[in-house]
Amino acid sequence: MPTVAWLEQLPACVVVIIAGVLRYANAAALHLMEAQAPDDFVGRPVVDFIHPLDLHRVLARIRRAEQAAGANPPTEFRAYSCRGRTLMLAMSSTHLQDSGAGSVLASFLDMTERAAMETRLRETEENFQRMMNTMQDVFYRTDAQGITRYVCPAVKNVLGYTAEEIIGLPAAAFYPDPAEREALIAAIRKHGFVRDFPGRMRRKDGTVIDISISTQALRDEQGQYAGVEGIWRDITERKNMERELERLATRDSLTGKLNRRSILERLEQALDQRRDRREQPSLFVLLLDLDHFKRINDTHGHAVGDQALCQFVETVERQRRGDDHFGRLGGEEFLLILEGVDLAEARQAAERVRLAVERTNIELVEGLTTQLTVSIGIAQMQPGDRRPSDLLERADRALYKAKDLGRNQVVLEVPAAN
Ligand SMILES: Nc1nc2c(ncn2[C@@H]2O[C@H](COP(=O)(O)OP(=O)(O)OP(=O)(O)O)[C@@H](O)[C@H]2O)c(=O)[nH]1
Repeated sequence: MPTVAWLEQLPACVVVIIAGVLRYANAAALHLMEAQAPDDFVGRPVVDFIHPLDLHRVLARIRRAEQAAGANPPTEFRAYSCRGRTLMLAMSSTHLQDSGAGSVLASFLDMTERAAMETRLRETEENFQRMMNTMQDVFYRTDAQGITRYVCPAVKNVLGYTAEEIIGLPAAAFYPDPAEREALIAAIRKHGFVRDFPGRMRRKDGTVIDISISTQALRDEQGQYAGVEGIWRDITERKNMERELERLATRDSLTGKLNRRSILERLEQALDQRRDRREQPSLFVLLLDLDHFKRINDTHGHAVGDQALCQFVETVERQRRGDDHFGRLGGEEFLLILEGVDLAEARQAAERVRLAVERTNIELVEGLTTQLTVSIGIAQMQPGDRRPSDLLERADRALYKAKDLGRNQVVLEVPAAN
């Protein structure tokens, strides 16, 4: 058939189809279709080159072009080259006037590369989604303003909110203490990333969970801070275990108060803080020892004695100021540490405890109560005191005086130098 010379120079592929047979293909089309010679392609039916699954759709387009005057919109389909390679083509077709009935002019573009890229992109996206869907930890991303832009579905298990409920909200909204998020962002801005940064978040049901955050800063093309991206993990169970271990290591198992080691540690810290001060330190210890406690054990048994000890501890606890440390040294001997008070206040505090114990009905068994009394020795830290024992020895002497004086007394040990 007659051809136009410039069609041979056109980089786009052009073919003419008459009655379903390829009658013309320009050089670009022959090249794309990997024809060794024009006859490999031209003169053969179109159906030879179209993937069976797309054949119906393509033939319908060609038929429409054969009849209609207007152009067909582009359609994508799979085709075979002359060498059997699968290609993805986008074809536009129109009726070719002056070449007789059933003539179609079609041009097509090679979309194989793009299709392969789309497949790869889709696979990458599917892999990403699969990974996000199976993750137990929470992957998230915020923008420079701290607005959550992505969060994976695991957030539902961890925070109780769906990802959709969270996306678009400020990440700070889920921190019980905004200062904790500010500290996190400051660390990320400073170092570019954080690993296992401790924090807390509030769940939808209001409970607060412990989390560990590993996150890095995102930068835009100009190197400007563009938000953060990372993972946070619910570590509440681990933290609870650590807290329980800490409690077991520092608390007395019967009364739940600080054990001997911990209360002595607090005393040592209090001494350290005041060691080099010249003025009279405002630190007092009150050594508390129950009077005739053996009688309770001997009369009612050890288990009842345990209950009585716990009730005594609750009585003292009710008198204790928030800042005072209270612990069990052993047996029925306890220690109260008072800081930032003067002598008169320390005496009053001791007297308050003594009176409260005396006035409390201790229930031994159902329907049977008794009163306990406590003797208290007080000692004040002196400028030369170095170790807890310096102070405790004086408190012990005061306690013995209290016992000697008939018990249920408060005695202050005045250092020899005073
Ligand atoms: N139930 C119970 N008793 C304890 C515990 N620790 C020490 N005790 C008892 O506390 C009593 C202390 O007796 P003592 O040292 O003679 O002192 P006390 O009877 O309180 O007499 P004074 O201190 O001299 O007023 C003993 O019977 C101990 O067995 C405890 O954990 N539970």
